[in-house]
Amino acid sequence: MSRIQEELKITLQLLKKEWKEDLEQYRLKTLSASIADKQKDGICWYPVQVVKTKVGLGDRLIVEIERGDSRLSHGFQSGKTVSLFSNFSDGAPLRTNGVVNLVKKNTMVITLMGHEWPDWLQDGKLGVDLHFDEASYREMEYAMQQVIKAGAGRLGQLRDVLLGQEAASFTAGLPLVFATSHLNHSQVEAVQKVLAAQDVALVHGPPGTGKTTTMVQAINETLQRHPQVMVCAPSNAAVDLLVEKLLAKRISTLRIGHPARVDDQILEQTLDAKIAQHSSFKDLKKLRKSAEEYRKLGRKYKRNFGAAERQQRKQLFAEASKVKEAARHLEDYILYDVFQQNQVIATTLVGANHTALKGMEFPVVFIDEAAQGLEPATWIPVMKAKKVVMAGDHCQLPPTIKSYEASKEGLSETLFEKVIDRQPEASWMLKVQYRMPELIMRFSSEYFYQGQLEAAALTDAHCLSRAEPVMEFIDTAGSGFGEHLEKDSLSKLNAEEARFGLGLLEKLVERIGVGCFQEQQFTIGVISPYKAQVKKLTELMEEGAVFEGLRELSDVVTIGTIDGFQGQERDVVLISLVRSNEQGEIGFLADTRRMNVALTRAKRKLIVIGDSGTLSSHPFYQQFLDFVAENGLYKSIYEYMEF
Ligand SMILES: Nc1ncnc2c1ncn2[C@@H]1O[C@H](COP(=O)(O)OP(=O)(O)OP(=O)(O)O)[C@@H](O)[C@H]1O
Repeated sequence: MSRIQEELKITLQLLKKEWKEDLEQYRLKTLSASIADKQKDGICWYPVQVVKTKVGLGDRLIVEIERGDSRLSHGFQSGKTVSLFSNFSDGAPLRTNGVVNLVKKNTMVITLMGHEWPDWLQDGKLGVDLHFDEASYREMEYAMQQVIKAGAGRLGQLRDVLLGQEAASFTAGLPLVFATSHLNHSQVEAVQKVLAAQDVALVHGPPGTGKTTTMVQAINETLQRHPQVMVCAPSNAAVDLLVEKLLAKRISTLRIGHPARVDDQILEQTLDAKIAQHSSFKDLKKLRKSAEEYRKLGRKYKRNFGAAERQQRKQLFAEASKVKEAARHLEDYILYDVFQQNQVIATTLVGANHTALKGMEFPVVFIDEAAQGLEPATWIPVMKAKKVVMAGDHCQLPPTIKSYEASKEGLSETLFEKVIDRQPEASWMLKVQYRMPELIMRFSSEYFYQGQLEAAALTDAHCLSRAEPVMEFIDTAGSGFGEHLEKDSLSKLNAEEARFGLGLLEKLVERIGVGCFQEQQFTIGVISPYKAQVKKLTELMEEGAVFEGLRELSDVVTIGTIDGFQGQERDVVLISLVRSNEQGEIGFLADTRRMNVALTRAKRKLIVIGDSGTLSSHPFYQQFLDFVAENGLYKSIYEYMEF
């Protein structure tokens, strides 16, 4: 076994450690816990009532439930796997699994996994549990095993190149690129690098340098040479963002993934939607219905019946099987046709092994935000690739790892980082950023990129109005705004800071004018490291009688975690840092890469709210505070006390 195979075996062991830890944490919360305990832990809603049921895209069954007590906080989020259960009958609860589409304060919309409504749905005593999702771990484990044992085939060759055992090869001479007038010179060179690579190319793009823009162009160019490619990213949000950009370029894209995990804007691109829109779908539905009718007729015969009835029943069942078989063939044809009609197949890393993709190979697999993907997850799409192109930035958010040990022993190192280190000639760094004015960029550039980032000239004009400062830090020290621990989720929140932040935005909207925001299509992002704070901000926006101006703009206001904002940008960004305590504890704010993401999302105005007394205990934040003071960006909360 080669050195790199040994290395991969260690990575597989670390993955198993992470799996175990994740499962253990889940078990700790659920094992032998009563429903009341699980409710307190935020992993169960009980009792719930069915408010609405409907059949959605791809004939998926969708149920909306409502809970009575909306005071308890919880960890349900769209995209999570859940189990809907009924305690109506004696014995173990009856269960069916589903995926959460949407959660509001006391309602939740769930798409069920099965294709038949559970008979017990109307029986009452219903509840919903958060489920441990082992499928992703299984996919990662399988991929690692395949990569370890790969022989002389393409996977084995790619493994050896990606992990630095073999040299990466490139075609001689610079490939011709078309229609790149909107790219700068360095971005064009990155596209050329991608096209010239035989095995792997890597685009390292600090924030706003057009890494995604360059990837989209590289995909476009590749599609002049190949009919179809695969495009992946670690998170659903990042895949959706890419799909939006591909669609804007009129590149036909098929989004593989559960519709409940896909953004509404691109639901039309999902496999479910494309199957439903296919010209033969009506015939497929008719065939399925007729098979079901034959089966129902056959089932009507009771136990005691004679030979003639037996014969008839046999015939009905045989007919049902025949029609079902025809439906299966038609389904295969529709699937084949849908795949043929799309130039790009887009999915998350883990989704790359979706059953609909079985046996498929792609001349090029593109992976965006690759620095956020666990190594075992990144190998999943690589198994389907002849060549791999990755884009990312290891100074932004790393993959989330629950096991401290696994992380320390090496699982935190991504495949992206390994390729940057081991195949430096395959990577290309972009240095000119187009998102934000130089002032917003400066701290991130100096701290994370040795001052190498440049702001494109056009960013000088990025502001809301000439009078409006592009960056502000508002110090809440001394205000008495204190952080709280949300007991159930163990997440932190700072309600006064949330209220103050929204009030500040409300004033900003008043100053600039709702009309101006609408006319210029300015967007607003309100972000925080903590989920509990995001929930608080959302509640305040939805429920309060205040913040009218903001509510008028609610279509363009997004509230989310910093992690969920990676890769995105807004005209105005407000960061609520939450932490405010005497001990100077800053928790996971200490992962400065999260702050690098947060500080680099704004195009025209960035407002950071935090408590300097708490933050200054960490050298990174001390440097940030020095930066804001030196550049005249510091304001104390006392200047706003009329709020
Ligand atoms: N050559 C260019 N000319 C003008 N604008 C550009 C150019 N390249 C990118 N942009 C713009 O810069 C902004 C950032 O681009 P993009 O989102 O592709 O950056 P990114 O590197 O992926 O950012 P992040 O690291 O934050 O995900 C976008 O608004 C994009 O349209």
